[in-house]
Amino acid sequence: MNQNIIIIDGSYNEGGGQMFRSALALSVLFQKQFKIINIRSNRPNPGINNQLLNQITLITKIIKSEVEGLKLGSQEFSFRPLEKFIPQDIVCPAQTAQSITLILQSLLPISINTQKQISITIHGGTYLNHCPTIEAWSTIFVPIINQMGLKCIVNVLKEGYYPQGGGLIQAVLNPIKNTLNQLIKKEFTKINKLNCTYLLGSPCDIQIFDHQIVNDLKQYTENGQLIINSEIKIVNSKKFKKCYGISLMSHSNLNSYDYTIINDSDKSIEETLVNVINYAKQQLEQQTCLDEHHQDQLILLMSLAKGKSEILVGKPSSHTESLIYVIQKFLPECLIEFEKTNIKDNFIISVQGVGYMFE
Ligand SMILES: Nc1ncnc2c1ncn2[C@@H]1O[C@H](COP(=O)(O)OP(=O)(O)OP(=O)(O)O)[C@@H](O)[C@H]1O
Repeated sequence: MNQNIIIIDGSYNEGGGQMFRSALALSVLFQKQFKIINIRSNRPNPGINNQLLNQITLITKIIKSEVEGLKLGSQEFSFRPLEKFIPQDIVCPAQTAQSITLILQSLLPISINTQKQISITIHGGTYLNHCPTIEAWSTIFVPIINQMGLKCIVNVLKEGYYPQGGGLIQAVLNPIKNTLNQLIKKEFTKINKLNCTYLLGSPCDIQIFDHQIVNDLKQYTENGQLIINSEIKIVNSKKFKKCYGISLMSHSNLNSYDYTIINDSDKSIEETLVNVINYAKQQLEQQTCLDEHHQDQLILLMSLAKGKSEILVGKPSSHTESLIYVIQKFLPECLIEFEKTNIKDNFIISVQGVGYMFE
């Protein structure tokens, strides 16, 4: 390992696995060696956990590299890439309820290429706590990255829930034209449509719950008109007999937001619904263009894009803050600024991308 190694303090701010995934992606793209210390030291089970181990192992299988510290519980890890991504189809094998979207989060930046369409097949969980659901990924994140020139299609072949997993998806990533486009998302418009998925232990009449959601959220529309499309997915889990969670998303003519709540333990639909509606209200009050979890997920791609991206968000999240720390370690020339707007606690985050030329 040489002296130009980039050192990342994994305990910075949020201190979660996302810092690790992002550092790994930037390391592969820019062929820069890095070492991360204090890995997940803010979490109750510090060090590399099973989920992170699977994500990193997958990348070390695809990218020829020199690696130190890749084991369960390890609090230090060093990585030296020896090559860039060679466009190829990727299959990520079954590991109970590993998060499919967090695997996509680690694979996506490195697998963008200009040469050929690739397919990414992943087994695991599609609706899990503390990470994006595959529904939010497909209907919110993917349309946004499409605007950045990254055409991606996600097919959910089978849903997977905690703790068994068993889900299966296939993502198809089309080649891009050299660079990603900048992203501008600064215009707030009121919502007019909702999509709701009730994740339940058994079927029930959901009409009354749909009415409650519409009644509580129609104050955030322009004219009181709010269409709801809802469905039930039956979750076969010994742990969740009543309600596993509720995935609620809202859409305006320009923007989409995710308010999903996946329960930690079995709860009634009524209790889960109150939590989801309160969460939605809190976010809708904010009048932003992105919900709190989509701000951090886009920043890495914005830092690679050509030109200045700007997004209207609420208070920058700790995930965002720690991600910016990682990006600036690899790309000190990438200027990232926060400008307070005169609405509530909103900010415009602007990112002067480095115009990374994909191969
Ligand atoms: N409830 C949620 N809904 C949607 N996205 C979420 C939610 N919670 C977290 N995320 C997103 O999922 C990612 C999780 O990153 P995080 O650093 O917390 O990593 P992790 O790999 O799950 O590890 P850890 O076990 O360290 O928390 C982030 O992009 C974050 O914005």
